[in-house]
Amino acid sequence: MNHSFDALIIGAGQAGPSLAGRLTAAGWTVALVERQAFGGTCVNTGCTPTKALIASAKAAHTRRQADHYGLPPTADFAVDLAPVQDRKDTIVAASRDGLETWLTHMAGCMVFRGTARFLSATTMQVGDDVLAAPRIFLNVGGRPARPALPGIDRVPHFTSSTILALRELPAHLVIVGAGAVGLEFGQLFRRLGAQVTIVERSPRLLPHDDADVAAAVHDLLTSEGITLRLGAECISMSQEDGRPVVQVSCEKDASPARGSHLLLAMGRQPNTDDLGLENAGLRADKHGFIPVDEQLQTAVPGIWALGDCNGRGAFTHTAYNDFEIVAANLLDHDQRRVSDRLPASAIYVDPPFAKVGLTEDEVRAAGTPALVGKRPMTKVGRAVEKGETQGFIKVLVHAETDQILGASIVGVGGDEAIHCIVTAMYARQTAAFMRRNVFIHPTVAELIPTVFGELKPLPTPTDH
Ligand SMILES: Cc1cc2nc3c(=O)[nH]c(=O)nc-3n(C[C@H](O)[C@H](O)[C@H](O)COP(=O)(O)OP(=O)(O)OC[C@H]3O[C@@H](n4cnc5c(N)ncnc54)[C@H](O)[C@@H]3O)c2cc1C
Ligand SMILES: NC(=O)c1ccc[n+]([C@@H]2O[C@H](COP(=O)([O-])OP(=O)(O)OC[C@H]3O[C@@H](n4cnc5c(N)ncnc54)[C@H](O)[C@@H]3O)[C@@H](O)[C@H]2O)c1
Repeated sequence: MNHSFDALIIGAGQAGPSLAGRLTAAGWTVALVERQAFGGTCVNTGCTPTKALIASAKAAHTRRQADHYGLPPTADFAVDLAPVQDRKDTIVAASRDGLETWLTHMAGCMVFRGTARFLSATTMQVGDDVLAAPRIFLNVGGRPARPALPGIDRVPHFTSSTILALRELPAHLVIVGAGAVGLEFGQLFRRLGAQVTIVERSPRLLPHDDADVAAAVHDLLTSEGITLRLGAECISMSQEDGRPVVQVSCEKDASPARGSHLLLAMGRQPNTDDLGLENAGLRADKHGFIPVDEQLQTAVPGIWALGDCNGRGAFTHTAYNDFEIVAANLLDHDQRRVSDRLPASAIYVDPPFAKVGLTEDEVRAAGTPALVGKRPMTKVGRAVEKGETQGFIKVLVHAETDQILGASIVGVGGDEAIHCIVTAMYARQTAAFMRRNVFIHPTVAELIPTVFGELKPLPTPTDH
């Protein structure tokens, strides 16, 4: 059947639904197409389920630490993964169902279920339906990548999506990849009671972050009994007695990582390969991303790409901001741009690692004269009181203009506390401004003005 609309939105992830809300409120007719679950990755297989599982893992960890808090020591206990997964599934379902109800009842919006594929720059096929519109918004996201590593096809493995259905705790989970997915799943499964080995090809964790951040996260994970096999330059996979074996070294005699289950966590690839981009005159780049300009328009007028599929962000907040940029330009005469956005993100190991702006290495590479302030969490009262003193707060400031360049917090509450620096950076504020803030006691954030008062010249690498 043929249908015409003012706009097509492909994908009900982190940008599409909100865009449907704004466009229909402005009187547009919209078709929204989703082939899997409403809410996309974040709600169904990403942020929401992992943070729910991480909360259960934290509870298990705290329970084991009872005696550290002056409480009677807890006898060793085994975690039954099934109710932990049930809790997570309840949280996910509430979010997904709420979104689905909103979209299916949205006046002016018609929801189609299926895979959308371009027939031309203004028409897309979804099953037996042909949808036409002068404007098309792609919010198709991505899926776990499967690099062509030797043996990968022959060894049963989980991805970040499929492991969410596991009902029994693995005895020993081997994870390949130490990015956000590998680190978050690694710590949470360890805390739930599994042995965990993480295999990573880089010689250190978090190669795009500063060495002190990587060292703090490294210590955090190894102190909980996680085995890290870094610098794995020859990763290949095989099976022995039905159990996964991951070769980490090119040396034949080197000991491989052995476990009971295998999780692959080696990045994501955009869902752009089955969109029929060529029928619309579009081309993805070599990574599969759809190139866009500052306002998220593709090379073909009338087609936009938002969220993970455009390669300009890899987070829920960046996908949502893409919606804001498109809506502002189309409906509000407000020329918001991608480059207005500061890089900011958190990895939810516990305690978390949050960052904004530039790293120390990036500041050095740019040759910017800079000052650094740093305070260990052992000198943050709130962290001491909570018994969680791993990590530090670090801020970077331009030595001449006093502008804030960036910050990293590894430590309890860091994922929230970072936002006072994020806000100050959006306001283009200075270290002098930060020093005059009076924050609430006792919080982790209250030490941030203090750190801005303890600035020293950024050491060159040879000073270390
Ligand atoms: C394990 C994990 C944990 C994460 N944790 C965090 C976190 O804590 N914080 C954070 O900011 N980010 C996190 N992320 C990243 C975050 O989930 C993504 O950046 C975000 O979901 C991207 O949103 P999106 O709208 O671009 O795409 P998606 O959420 O992936 O949505 C795309 C939608 O499009 C649909 N679709 C695709 N192709 C078609 C088609 N041809 N026709 C119809 N429908 C189609 C898909 O089914 C999907 O529903 C995590 C990711 C993972 C994997
Ligand atoms: N807290 C968060 O915001 C959060 C949490 C989870 C995931 N995510 C997002 O989800 C996406 C996927 O996360 P991820 O951890 O899978 O990806 P990633 O890109 O962060 O890390 C992938 C890891 O796999 C390794 N790797 C990649 N290709 C390889 C190969 N061919 N051989 C050997 N090793 C290889 C890399 O060295 C890297 O350490 C990221 O964009 C991430 O930002 C975000």
